[in-house]
Amino acid sequence: MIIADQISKHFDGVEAVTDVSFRVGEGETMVLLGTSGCGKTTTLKMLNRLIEATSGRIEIGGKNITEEKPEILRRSIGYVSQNNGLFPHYTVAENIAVVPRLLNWQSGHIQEHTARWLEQLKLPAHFTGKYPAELSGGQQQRVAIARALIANPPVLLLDEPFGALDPVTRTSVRKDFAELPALQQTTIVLVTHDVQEALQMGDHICLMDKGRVVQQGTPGDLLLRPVNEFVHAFIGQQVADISRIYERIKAQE
Ligand SMILES: Nc1ncnc2c1ncn2[C@@H]1O[C@H](COP(=O)(O)OP(=O)(O)OP(=O)(O)O)[C@@H](O)[C@H]1O
Repeated sequence: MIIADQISKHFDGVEAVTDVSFRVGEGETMVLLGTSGCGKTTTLKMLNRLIEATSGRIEIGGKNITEEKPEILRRSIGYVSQNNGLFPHYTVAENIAVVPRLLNWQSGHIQEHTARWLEQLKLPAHFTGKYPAELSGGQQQRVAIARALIANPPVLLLDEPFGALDPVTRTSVRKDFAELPALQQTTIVLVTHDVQEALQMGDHICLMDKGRVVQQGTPGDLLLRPVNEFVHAFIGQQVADISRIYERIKAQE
């Protein structure tokens, strides 16, 4: 369980995040949704203390996160950053082994788990010796997901993990990700600006604007019971655009 209680972050006078509160239950996926610059990444990074909150309280697994050293906290929180965050001078195997090494796993154990994760994420076994630059964007993203999940963290933070991919690759990486058996017990916070992704993947969605949560609830709440015109427009726009295009093409055929 993750509890964020009135968390705020101010950068030299810029109010990036103001009084954001939410709860993510065990095994649930919570989506932080909103336009560019609304404070999603800042909110996410406060959860693993890559950014320290200016005020408010965050609990993960019943513990106040400020009571733990950031580097220890991060061992139990998988994280996939916006640009995948792979180390360019590490091979795929070395990238995936970062957290297992910190946890002092034996090398045979690391190799066994790496092979299993490559298979689950549909990557060829011989990729272990390749460097990130030798992989496509979609393959790099799969490696970043394997790296975040190999030590079986109870919590996973994902910052636009599929954002840089073309629509076809995005759909396939997202589908393979969603079907991973290990995710059933993982508590996930996912950042996206894509309404369809939020509606598909979120048990719970926080729609943000200018650093604040405008509405939070289930996909059905936001889609069918928007609290104001902003929510209605943000959620409804993409759905309406697709319907309009569909109707136009149908009329032309
Ligand atoms: N280190 C920083 N110093 C100053 N301002 C910052 C810093 N990091 C973020 N901000 C500001 O805080 C606000 C929120 O940024 P944030 O990256 O959280 O938004 P976002 O919703 O994740 O956007 P995107 O989808 O473009 O990544 C922005 O106005 C941004 O310019």
